[in-house]
Amino acid sequence: MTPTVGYKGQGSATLAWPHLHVTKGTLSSAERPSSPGEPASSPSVAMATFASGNALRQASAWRGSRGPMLLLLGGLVVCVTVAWLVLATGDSEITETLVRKGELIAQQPRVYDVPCSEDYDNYKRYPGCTPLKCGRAVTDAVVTREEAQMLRRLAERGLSLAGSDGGASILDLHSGALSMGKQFVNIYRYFGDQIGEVFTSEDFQLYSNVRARIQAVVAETFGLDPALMYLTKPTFFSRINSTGAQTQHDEYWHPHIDKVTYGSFDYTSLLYLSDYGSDFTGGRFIFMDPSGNRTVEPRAGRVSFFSSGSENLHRVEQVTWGTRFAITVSFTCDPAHAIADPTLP
Ligand SMILES: O=C(O)CCC(=O)C(=O)O
Ligand SMILES: [Fe+2]
Repeated sequence: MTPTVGYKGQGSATLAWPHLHVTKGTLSSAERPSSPGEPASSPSVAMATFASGNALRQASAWRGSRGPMLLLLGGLVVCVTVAWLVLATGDSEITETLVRKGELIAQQPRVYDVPCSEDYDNYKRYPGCTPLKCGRAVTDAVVTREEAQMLRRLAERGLSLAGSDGGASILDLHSGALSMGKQFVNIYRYFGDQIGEVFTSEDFQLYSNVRARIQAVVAETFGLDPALMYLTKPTFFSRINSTGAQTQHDEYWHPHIDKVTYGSFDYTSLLYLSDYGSDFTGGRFIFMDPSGNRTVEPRAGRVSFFSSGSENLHRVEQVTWGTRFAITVSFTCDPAHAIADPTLP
C-alpha cells in the first residue's frame, strides 16, 4: 500500500540524517569538537559546542542542498520572467509600432498614408467625403486625459449595470444596447427611469462635444468637408478583459475590415480611455498590412482614426491582464446612414 511505503521511506530518510535525533546535546566523542581550555562538563559550553556543531552540520547540509535549491530558484525566476513577458507583450508579431503608449502626439496628428484599396470602385462616391486619399492617423491633442477619465467613468457606470459573461462588453448609448450575460438588453427599456440616476445630461454633452472635435480632426486630416460626413452606428463603448469568450460577441480579436463588418462606416475613429501597459496588457490595436503588423498602443485620450476600407484590415490583440476601455465613433458619407448624437430619453 502506498502510505506504508511512504512511511517506510520517511523512516529511512530519518536514519540518513542522524543529527536530527540528537535532541539533548549528547554528542559522541567523535562528534565532540576538541576545545582544550574549556571544561567539557560545563553545560553552557556543552550546549554552545553542541549548537555550533549542529550549526556546522546544518551549514554543510545546506551547502549540500544549495546546488539543487539554486537550480530551483533559477528555474522559478525563468518561469516568472517568461510569464511576465507573455503577459506584457501579448500574442502578436509586431513589425512596427506606429505610436507607443509613452509618446505624446501633442501637435498635429501623426499621419500614415496608405493607398486606397480597389473596393472603393464598387462603392457609391460622395464628393467631399468619400476618401480620395486613404490612411491612418493618431492624435493625443483632441481629447484630454481628464475628458477620457470622465468618459471612462461613464462607461464603468453603464457597464456595471450588466456586462458580458465573457471578456468583451459593449454599451451603445445611441441604441441603448448593453451586454448582459450572453446577450444584450436595451438599457433605456430595461432600466427605465432609473437610467437618469446612472447618466446625466452632462455625460451626453461631453460625448457630443468630443464627437464633434473628432469629426473635425478626421475631416481636416483627410481633406473632407465636415458638413458632408455624419456620425453613424454602431457607436459604442467597449470594455475588454482577459476572461475567456462565452459567445462569439466576446471574440473581439478577429481581423476585420470595418466597411465590411459595419457597412456604413467610411472613417473609423477609436478613442482610448485607458492605458496600455498600466491599466491592461495585450490589447494593442494592430493594422495587418501585407508587409507586416503595425500597432498603435492605446493611451487614455488618444484618438486613432483611419479610412474604413480594406486598406486598413485590423484586429485587437487579446487582453492578457487588466481592463481596456475604448469608444468606437465612426462616420459615414451616406446621409441615409447618419444618426444624431445620443441623448437621454
Ligand atoms: O478598440 C479598438 O482598438 C478597435 C475596435 C474595432 O476594431 C472596432 O470597433 O471595429
Ligand atoms: Fe474595427
